[in-house]
Amino acid sequence: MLNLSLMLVTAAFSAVMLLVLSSLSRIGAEGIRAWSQANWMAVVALPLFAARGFIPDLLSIELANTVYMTAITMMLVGFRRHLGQAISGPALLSCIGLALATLMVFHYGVDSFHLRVVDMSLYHGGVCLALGLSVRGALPDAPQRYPYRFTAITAFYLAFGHGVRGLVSLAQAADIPVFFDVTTWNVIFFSLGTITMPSLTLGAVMMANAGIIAKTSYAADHDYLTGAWSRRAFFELAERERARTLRAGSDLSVLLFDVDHFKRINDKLGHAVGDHVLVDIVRRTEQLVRQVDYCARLGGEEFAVLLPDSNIATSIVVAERLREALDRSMRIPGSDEELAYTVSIGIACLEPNETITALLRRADRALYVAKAAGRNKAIRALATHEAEKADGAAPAANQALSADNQL
Ligand SMILES: Nc1nc2c(ncn2[C@@H]2O[C@H](COP(=O)(O)OP(=O)(O)OP(=O)(O)O)[C@@H](O)[C@H]2O)c(=O)[nH]1
Repeated sequence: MLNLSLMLVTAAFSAVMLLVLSSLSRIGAEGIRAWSQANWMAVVALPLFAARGFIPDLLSIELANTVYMTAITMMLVGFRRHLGQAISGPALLSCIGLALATLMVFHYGVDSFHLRVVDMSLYHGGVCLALGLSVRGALPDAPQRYPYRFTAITAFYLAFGHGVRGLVSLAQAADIPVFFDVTTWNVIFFSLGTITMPSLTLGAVMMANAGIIAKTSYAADHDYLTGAWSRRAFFELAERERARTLRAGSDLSVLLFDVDHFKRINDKLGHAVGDHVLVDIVRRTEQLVRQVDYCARLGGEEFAVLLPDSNIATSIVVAERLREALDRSMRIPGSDEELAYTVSIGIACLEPNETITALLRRADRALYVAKAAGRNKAIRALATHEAEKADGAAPAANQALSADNQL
């Protein structure tokens, strides 16, 4: 009676999981279809098991076990699809076929309930082990790691439980005395069997959610066209780096740069070629700067590179290297033609008590000077005290000071 209740409760659990999975399916995460099919199969199989004695054995033993084996296999298929891992349909079908043939031998040949349990425990334990190994082999970086760990550990526990269940059933089949009474074992093992699908589905839902969160936060933090950091992420990272710089008493610099005459490129060669230029800029910039530097697209054809632990002298060298690296022609995709473009760069190093907005404003002024000085130049921003002096001086002196900063 207890077993019957557990099975019906599990079928109800699977039905609830189906509702959760169907809400996720609209987002289109890989593997959801297979996970849903698995739970549908469990909903069908469990009442078949529960109807033992009321329906023919062929339905309550062979059919129920085949559907349940397919269900757990579909869970594995779902996880492997979700993780982009290969699946061999014929190999999985052969395993189900072999387990079913063995089941029939222990039903119509040697009629033994315990040996049938050994057979099914081996199958379910094997699938859980494969599932745990698949998930453990694809552990992502820290923020999304928990759902993967949860799923892998759950699968390993289930595999272990199925293994013990198989051994105990084997002992019972051989009439070796076991240390717990049969009813207790039965309750433990039935619980194990019935929590398998819901707990793995829970892991699947957690992993799918983690994937959705990772995708959404990537989209918020990165520019869709170039893959560079987005403007929003840049300001967040810059604030964090500023706080770290002030704490550590180190330096923080920024290079602000903009494509020269970009409108002409768009007008002459089309918007698509303009887009390729933007992608090319980010690719070359990321190749040139360190891993700890941040390359961001602030908007349109304006980019910034944040250089932690870099003083003005270092950032002038980096800016000049960047200007030179970008001043090389690129192949226009889909044609044999080459296209040359250049950038102008404004360089500024954080001053004590300066905000990120003020730092960028100084870099922007330097960029403006670089454009006015003929483009394809890297210009250092005036320090605040220099700018104040220049503001009070005659326009000619101001211009001369700017030209001095030209590289
Ligand atoms: N292809 C493409 N063009 C863009 C994108 N965002 C902005 N632009 C274009 O960038 C051009 C910017 O033009 P301007 O601000 O006049 O600057 P510019 O032609 O580069 O001139 P200078 O900066 O003075 O050298 C405009 O034609 C925009 O349409 C984009 O995502 N893709």
